[in-house]
Amino acid sequence: MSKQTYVRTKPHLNIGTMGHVDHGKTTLTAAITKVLSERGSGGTYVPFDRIDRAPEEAERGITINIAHVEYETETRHYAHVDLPGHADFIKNMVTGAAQLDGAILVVSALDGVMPQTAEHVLLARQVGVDHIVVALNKADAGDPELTDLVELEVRELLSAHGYPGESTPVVRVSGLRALDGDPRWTGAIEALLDAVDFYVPTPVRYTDAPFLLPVENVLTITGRGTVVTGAIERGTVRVGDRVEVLGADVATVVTGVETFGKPMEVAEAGDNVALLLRGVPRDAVRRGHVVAAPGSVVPRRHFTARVYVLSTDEGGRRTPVSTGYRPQFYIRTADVVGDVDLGLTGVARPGDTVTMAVELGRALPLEPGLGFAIREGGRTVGAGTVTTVSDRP
Ligand SMILES: Nc1nc2c(ncn2[C@@H]2O[C@H](COP(=O)(O)OP(=O)(O)OP(=O)(O)O)[C@@H](O)[C@H]2O)c(=O)[nH]1
Ligand SMILES: [Mg+2]
Repeated sequence: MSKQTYVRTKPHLNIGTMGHVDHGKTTLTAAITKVLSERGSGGTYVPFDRIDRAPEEAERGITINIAHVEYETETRHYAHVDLPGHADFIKNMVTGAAQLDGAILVVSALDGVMPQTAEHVLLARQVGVDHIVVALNKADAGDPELTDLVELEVRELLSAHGYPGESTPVVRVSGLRALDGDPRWTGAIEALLDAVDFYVPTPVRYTDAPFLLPVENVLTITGRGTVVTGAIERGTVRVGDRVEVLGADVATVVTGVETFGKPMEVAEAGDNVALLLRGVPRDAVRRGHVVAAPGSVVPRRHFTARVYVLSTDEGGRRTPVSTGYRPQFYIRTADVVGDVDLGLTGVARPGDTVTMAVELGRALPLEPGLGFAIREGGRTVGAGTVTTVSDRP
């Protein structure tokens, strides 16, 4: 039996849940799929243990990997990534966030803004998530007056990071009670989805540009070959197209294009896809590599950037950095070590915004305006934007 082809009837958007560990992102994700499947507008219910399905996730009760689910509202088709909140898995969070058109920031009404609430907002801003809707979760258990304070606190946090905190939709929800089918709380999920539908605009998609897909994940389908997944940054792709995998340095042909298990005739910028690549060994390709139209981009190692060095209060360093500093750079889905050059006397203190030259350990497709995060020893220490790219090798 051949699988049903994906029919594009509505604009497609990539959104996701982010926020501090245990604030209820996975529960809310399950609740959204349940409410929508019962409403019949599209998508199937994905229970909690189908989202956090790795044994270690079930055992520890936390999300480690990025999980994708699919659903539809009246007006849109969504791919939704459920991101991990635990500080140890920020690496997976940044990769997932790099593909989002908008995000649902989940904040527990009981706990308020916590360290990874703030870190996720900062990282989202940096990797180009332009629109955030807030879900004040666990509102079933929270005192309404305290919840008002949490709401103020979240709005301030958003404003501090350049989001319009005053006008951001904030919806009080209970993922847990909505899963139980309590009408008050399923109604709140509907209100949250309406807010996402209205507040997050459909982005301009660069479908006319040469194809480019940052690889988020690599899998093997027994008997068929190596599959890469991710959201298409620009251009289109169809079966038979020649592509190159930058990072793996292989040229190949796309032999399958699917979204959520459904074959696609043509996938375009914004779509969350799985591409089957002919004759590429599984271990040749990794997260962070880029699949692109042949010859369309030249990966580079040298660039200059404006970088904000996080203050100590924001979880950043205690001491300044100077030339010779070698942190990890998180660019699209890649993390690559880089040498920082601040000039001979240059020093950047926590809280400073500086211009730096960077030499990456591995070449990547770079362009002015590209945002990135800088991390070191498991914490985020800086946030930057590429200003110029050097053409030296
Ligand atoms: N009272 C109440 N508890 C909730 C609600 N949503 C989630 N919880 C509980 O909060 C705990 C954490 O929920 P998760 O959905 O795993 O949280 P998470 O944000 O996905 O956690 P990580 O992915 O590990 O960061 C669980 O015990 C849930 O049952 C809610 O709306 N109300
Ligand atoms: Mg989770």
